[in-house]
Amino acid sequence: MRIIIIGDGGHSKVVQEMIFAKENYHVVAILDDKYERGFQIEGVIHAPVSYLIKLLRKGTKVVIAIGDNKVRKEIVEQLPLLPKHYLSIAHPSAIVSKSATIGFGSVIMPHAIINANAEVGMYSIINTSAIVEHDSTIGDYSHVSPNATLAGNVSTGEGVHVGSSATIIPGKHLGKWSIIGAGSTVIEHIPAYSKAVGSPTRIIDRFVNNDKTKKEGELIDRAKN
Ligand SMILES: CC(=O)SCCNC(=O)CCNC(=O)[C@H](O)C(C)(C)COP(=O)(O)OP(=O)(O)OC[C@H]1O[C@@H](n2cnc3c(N)ncnc32)[C@H](O)[C@@H]1OP(=O)(O)O
Repeated sequence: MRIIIIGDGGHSKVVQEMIFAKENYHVVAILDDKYERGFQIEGVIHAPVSYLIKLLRKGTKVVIAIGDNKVRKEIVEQLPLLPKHYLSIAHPSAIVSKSATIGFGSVIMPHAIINANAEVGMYSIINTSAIVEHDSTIGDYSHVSPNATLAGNVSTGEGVHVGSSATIIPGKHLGKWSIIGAGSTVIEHIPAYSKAVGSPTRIIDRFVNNDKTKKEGELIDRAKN
């Protein structure tokens, strides 16, 4: 299968190793706007993202290997592709239950566990050794960082970032675009567009689409799920 990887930073290095290790996957290009022009390294084209259109062929799959949820979403919205054109991939060491579902464009990194009946949306990252327990639902464009644990029946809105080694107790909801600090313990629902840290968590910031503002009252209204 022809694969085009978008993004050539830290997260992409891990995704690239996953894809290069697959026998039937052939990486034709790694696109990133840090490249001003196209060139080849060992037969793989490195070029700006604008090269995508001319490199697409029938059956080519695209993976956006960028850790930042907002940037991933911006790129998906700019590209003229359907969800089915995006690759979903799980590292061979990951455990994905047969009853779990993984959306188009999502990557499941080494040693992650997606347990029974869990649902991972589209364009999300379940990072190294993260655990998404049974019946949990992960929204599109989310990122569950290394070693984080979502216990059973946890749900997240779109664009949620769960920091490394954070723990979410069963049944809690993380509102869209919320950010959970590394090592935090979530024992209550987290409002949308908020940043929560600590064990148990406290809210330290609220924002709209990552744009900080001091109008707290207005934000709290808008932040309702
Ligand atoms: C493979 C990979 O690398 S995947 C990437 C994984 N990335 C992560 O896990 C990063 C998660 N990010 C964090 O934990 C960050 O600290 C954030 C996003 C929660 C907060 O970042 P910032 O907004 O810059 O907060 P800032 O550093 O200014 O701290 C604000 C307050 O929160 C506290 N705080 C920040 N992070 C945490 C945390 N994880 N746990 C507890 N308290 C925290 C600070 O001590 C500070 O407290 P104070 O106001 O009482 O002094």
